[in-house]
Amino acid sequence: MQGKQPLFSFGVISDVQYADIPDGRSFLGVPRYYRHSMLVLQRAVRKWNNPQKFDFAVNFGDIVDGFCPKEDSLKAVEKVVSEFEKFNGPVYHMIGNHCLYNLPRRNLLPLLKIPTLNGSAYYDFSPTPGYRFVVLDGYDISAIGWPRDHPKTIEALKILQQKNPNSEKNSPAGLVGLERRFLMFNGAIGNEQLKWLDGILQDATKQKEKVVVCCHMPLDPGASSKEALCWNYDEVMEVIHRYSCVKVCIAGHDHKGGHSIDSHGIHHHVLEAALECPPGSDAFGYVDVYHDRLCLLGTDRMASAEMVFSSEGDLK
Ligand SMILES: Nc1ccn([C@@H]2O[C@H](COP(=O)(O)O)[C@@H](O)[C@H]2O)c(=O)n1
Ligand SMILES: O=P(O)(O)OC[C@H](O)CO
Repeated sequence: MQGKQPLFSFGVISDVQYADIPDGRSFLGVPRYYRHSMLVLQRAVRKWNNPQKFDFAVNFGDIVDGFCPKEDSLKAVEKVVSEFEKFNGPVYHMIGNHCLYNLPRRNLLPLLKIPTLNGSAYYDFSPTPGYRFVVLDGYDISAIGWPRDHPKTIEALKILQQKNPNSEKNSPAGLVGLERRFLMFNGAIGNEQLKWLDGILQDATKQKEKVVVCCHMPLDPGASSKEALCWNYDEVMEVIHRYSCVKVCIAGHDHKGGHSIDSHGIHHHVLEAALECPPGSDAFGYVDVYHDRLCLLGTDRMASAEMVFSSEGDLK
């Protein structure tokens, strides 16, 4: 799109998972650089501040790692938030599983300035006429983050009990195909949020807006490992597919990144994790938005992608 000005541009980063602890590895042995991820975030903010004008930034969740000692969680979350606040514009956050390992929702949401009703963390915003962003709360039904006796914890534990026979509910051992997503580090979007999403998409369709859906967990098996998918990605996509206003879904969580185009022509893009950048390397980017495409320009380990779509937004 050389020579053509984008309508607007925004910064993206995911899975910073900062902690002031030595480097480690994921369960499957992938190196994780808990301290260096802060430097990745700092370089991201520096880039977003200079020289091009970025209208806002989106953090796709998991700001502090679950291995952060609990007595340091608040300080670590505040440290990461204060780095984001060095960006000269609004930052839209969403919650990930690691955020919830560190702080309960009631403490986390105000720190991240996430609008909330009864502890929920879904919201929408329109950065410019003609475009709407929907931020989903993928841990709405989850065994992490709500009080132990909360109906949503109980509902999540019931799902895990039915779907995952392992005593370690984060283990996919023995689960086949897409059933491998029923792990404790994932969650689902509850009925109330699904109704809200339907209402937002109905309204966006009336307003002829194009919609970008953001969620910590991926929503399409083509873009993600089965183990990283939202439990009820299929129900969420059934709502989204009632309309033609959603053009792109962006996620984090599956640290290696991914991309797909689903049966309705919607792009699904998964961002590579800042946490897994060896010292000196980076994973952040920015998106230039046009009337018919989103162009993601990734730095270093973050892949770039051009997501072209039809530009009508009528009800199907
Ligand atoms: N194949 C796997 C993957 C993970 N687990 C459990 O999940 C926890 C988190 O995994 P990370 O990828 O974030 O390290 C891990 O500590 C294991 O308990 C598993 O059991 N099997
Ligand atoms: O959120 P984490 O760090 O436990 O990682 C989740 C995995 O990437 C999902 O496959």
